[in-house]
Amino acid sequence: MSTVADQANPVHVRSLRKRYGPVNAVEEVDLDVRSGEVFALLGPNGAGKTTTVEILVGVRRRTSGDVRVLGRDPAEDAPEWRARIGVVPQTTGAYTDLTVREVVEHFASFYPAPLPVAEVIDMVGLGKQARKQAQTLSGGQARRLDVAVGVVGDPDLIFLDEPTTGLDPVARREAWDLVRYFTGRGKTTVLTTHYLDEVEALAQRAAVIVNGRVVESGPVTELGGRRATPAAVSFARTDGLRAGLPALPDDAVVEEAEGLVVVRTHHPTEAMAALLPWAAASGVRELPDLRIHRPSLEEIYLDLIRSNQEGGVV
Ligand SMILES: Nc1ncnc2c1ncn2[C@@H]1O[C@H](COP(=O)(O)OP(=O)(O)OP(=O)(O)O)[C@@H](O)[C@H]1O
Repeated sequence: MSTVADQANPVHVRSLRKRYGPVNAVEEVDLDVRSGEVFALLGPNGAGKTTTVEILVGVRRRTSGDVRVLGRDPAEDAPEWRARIGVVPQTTGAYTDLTVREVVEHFASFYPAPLPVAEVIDMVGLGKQARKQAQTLSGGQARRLDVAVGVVGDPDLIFLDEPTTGLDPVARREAWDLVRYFTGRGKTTVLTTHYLDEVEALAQRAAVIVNGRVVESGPVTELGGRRATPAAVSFARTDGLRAGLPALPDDAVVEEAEGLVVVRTHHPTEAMAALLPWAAASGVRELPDLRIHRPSLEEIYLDLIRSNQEGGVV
């Protein structure tokens, strides 16, 4: 059920479906992207992310469902609505013999209040290439130009479809800074990506799409029951350690196999506070292979995909 507050969100989607002939690319997608956040769309190849984004930005028609983007139905494609939306599509633009500066100036001219062209070119790290013909840029540089073109209109809502694919690590960080720059100006970002470090660095909330359906959505810190998953404190048994274990937190579950002790608990600090004096009292100054492990977003994500995709390829 959607509330009035949900409908006021920059992106509001209910029961979205898209068929390409016999292919159900999008089966059932509900989304709410809140104002000012970075919202990540995750999912394996072919899950339906790009199709969803294309419908949200008005370049593809949906089969059915309720879609509101900045309060309008994207299918109307109203010019004043389009001017408030920035898009960096998945595929790099085919640029002609114009220079980088000319390309960005050209796109800036479509918008009522664009950002200063030179600033945008600098922000995406193409300052040195501003006079270069766009078609001679490297793949990563062309991707930066895509980002410049997508943001030069100073949009309220930005859709970035795999914006950092093909970028070197430095350029990726620069792209992240650009997203943060827009977030700092109160703008909203929808980010499609396969990089989970990018999600952790930038996004507040995310949805995971598998086979055209949202299988999980919510705060990035809570995806897949992440917050509810216990930490694992582990170490290798070594000579000298007293038999048994000290008193551990009430919720602790202990597994011991092949000399490795694993204590699963929501209170790893308490567990450590018990284990360290116990080891010291045994005369063991270093517990071998001592680790505290919390599941990473990547582990959570892979579990989610596996449990929702029988026999599929991640
Ligand atoms: N124009 C089209 N005609 C027919 N089928 C299509 C078309 N575009 C996409 N599809 C199919 O729809 C499904 C969803 O594709 P989509 O590109 O939306 O996935 P995606 O999640 O963006 O994947 P990726 O992560 O690889 O970009 C796939 O099965 C794809 O083959």
